[in-house]
Amino acid sequence: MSTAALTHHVRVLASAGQRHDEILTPAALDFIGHLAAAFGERRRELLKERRRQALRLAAGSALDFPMVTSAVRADPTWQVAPPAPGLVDRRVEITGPPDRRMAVNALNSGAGVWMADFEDATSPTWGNLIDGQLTLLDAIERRLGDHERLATIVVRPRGWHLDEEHLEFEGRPVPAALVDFGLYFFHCARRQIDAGHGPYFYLPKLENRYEARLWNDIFVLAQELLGIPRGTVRATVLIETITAAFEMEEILHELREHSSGLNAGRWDYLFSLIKTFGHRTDFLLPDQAKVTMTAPFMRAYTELLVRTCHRRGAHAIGGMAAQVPVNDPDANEAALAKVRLDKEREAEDGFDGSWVAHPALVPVCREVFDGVLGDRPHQIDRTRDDVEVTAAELLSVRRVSGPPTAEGVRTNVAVALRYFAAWLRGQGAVAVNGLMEDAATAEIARVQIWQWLRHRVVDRETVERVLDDEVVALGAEYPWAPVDDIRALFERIALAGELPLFFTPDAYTRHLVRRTEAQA
Ligand SMILES: CC(=O)SCCNC(=O)CCNC(=O)[C@H](O)C(C)(C)COP(=O)(O)OP(=O)(O)OC[C@H]1O[C@@H](n2cnc3c(N)ncnc32)[C@H](O)[C@@H]1OP(=O)(O)O
Ligand SMILES: O=CC(=O)O
Ligand SMILES: [Mg+2]
Repeated sequence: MSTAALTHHVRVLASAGQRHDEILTPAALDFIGHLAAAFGERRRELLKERRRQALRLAAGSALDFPMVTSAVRADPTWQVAPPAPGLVDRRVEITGPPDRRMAVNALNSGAGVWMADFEDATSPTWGNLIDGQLTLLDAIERRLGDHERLATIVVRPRGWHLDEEHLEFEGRPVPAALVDFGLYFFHCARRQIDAGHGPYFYLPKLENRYEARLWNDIFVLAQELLGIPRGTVRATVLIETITAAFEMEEILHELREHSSGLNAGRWDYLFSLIKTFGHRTDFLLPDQAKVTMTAPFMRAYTELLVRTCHRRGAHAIGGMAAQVPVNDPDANEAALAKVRLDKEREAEDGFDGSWVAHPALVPVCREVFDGVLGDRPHQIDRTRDDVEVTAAELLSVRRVSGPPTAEGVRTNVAVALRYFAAWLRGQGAVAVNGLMEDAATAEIARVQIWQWLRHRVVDRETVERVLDDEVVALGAEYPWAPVDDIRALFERIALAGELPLFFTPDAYTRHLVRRTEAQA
């Protein structure tokens, strides 16, 4: 795109940081403007549809595999695009924010893929976002220093629910997903192709096939605008909402010329399930620690995911075990054993690879998948025809339901507060008591409190008392933390009568946005 053709003016409402001009070029901003002009209205409509669907389900509407797309599911002939270069063998994928130091560590970790995350693991301060784009550019240009760039880079933009308040197009904030996708695509798509890979993405928090169609149309236009052959993009969709679990085939079908499979985003999935059905007593869940991947409804979800992917020639990628390394040798061994068990179950179920949250977990994941895959790059040929999953099985929460313990209440409050403290400070993933916490796990913590209060299995006085204690503990542990803001945030998103859909838009707008006058 030549500068002479710039027609879509995007205003930058943030102070210029070091090297930001390399990312926020007039042509890159015009590209984002193009995407916002073409897709902004559709995205707004889809967000309204999310709300309508939430209301329908809250009013008792049944959730089932859609009738209107039964022909897509029944048609055995269609397949997704073949695996792209760098995405054939995905047995170990490491995830993390696109922070420079972590990028170097991830790229050198021995994992085949690095998922550079602008979603669950990133606190979306303006600095983090643009520095993250610079990190990606420098990684591809081999300017990060000490790294050999062994892992394939796959970028996860933010979800559809978020706006980017520092960029404005036609008087509105630009959808955050278009910013993260668009800047990376503009600067790095061609470079990635020249380096033998391509512009690859993970797509978070989709709720239905229409959102997948929107992404596919974005890819088509983006490729066209930059003269990149159609079908070069690859996208792996996270199945991490309960409604998307009923449209796995349709999501693959919509994206089929750009699809690189599905991932079982277990943490957001659990969050979505509670959020969607939190008002129903038969969906009352016990302490989060008791809801494991072997719960029947979670197994139904992962089994269906593997079957769906393999039937369509797509990779099925496993999710994140919560444990990260700790200093105590015995506890560390126990944590590694839990991660191993989790990966063994996934590999045996047919997953083609899985996620790890820390470089020290790469060897265990590799060893487990090596044991099942051997020299084969994946096991897509294991079609899992033995699997049949019904709507009732996906929703069979009742079989693990039960009230929380006092410890469960305290843990959720403590985790949420600690995570919010980190997030408000610009860190989107933290280890708390040896477990990885990010936006998805923090969402679980706060919706559980909301659900337990709603069903009166915990009373408000108890939660308030725990909150008092934990706020004091937080202040003692992190003297820098704005404890009043953190408490107020917790109260708004966990104790309100009506459950806010996500905590991030609220916290972002109140605490992370630093708008300035538009730059010339
Ligand atoms: C639900 C989901 O969406 S899961 C996916 C999203 N979540 C994530 O991606 C979380 C990724 N993991 C992380 O961010 C981190 O591992 C944390 C925050 C949980 C723990 O990080 P730390 O407290 O720094 O761990 P620790 O001190 O053990 O780190 C040791 C080294 O490994 C590096 N490291 C840790 N995790 C990662 C990672 N995921 N990628 C790259 N490097 C990493 C650290 O940067 C540090 O490097 P250094 O010695 O060069 O400074
Ligand atoms: O993004 C992954 C998840 O588990 O949530
Ligand atoms: Mg997630």
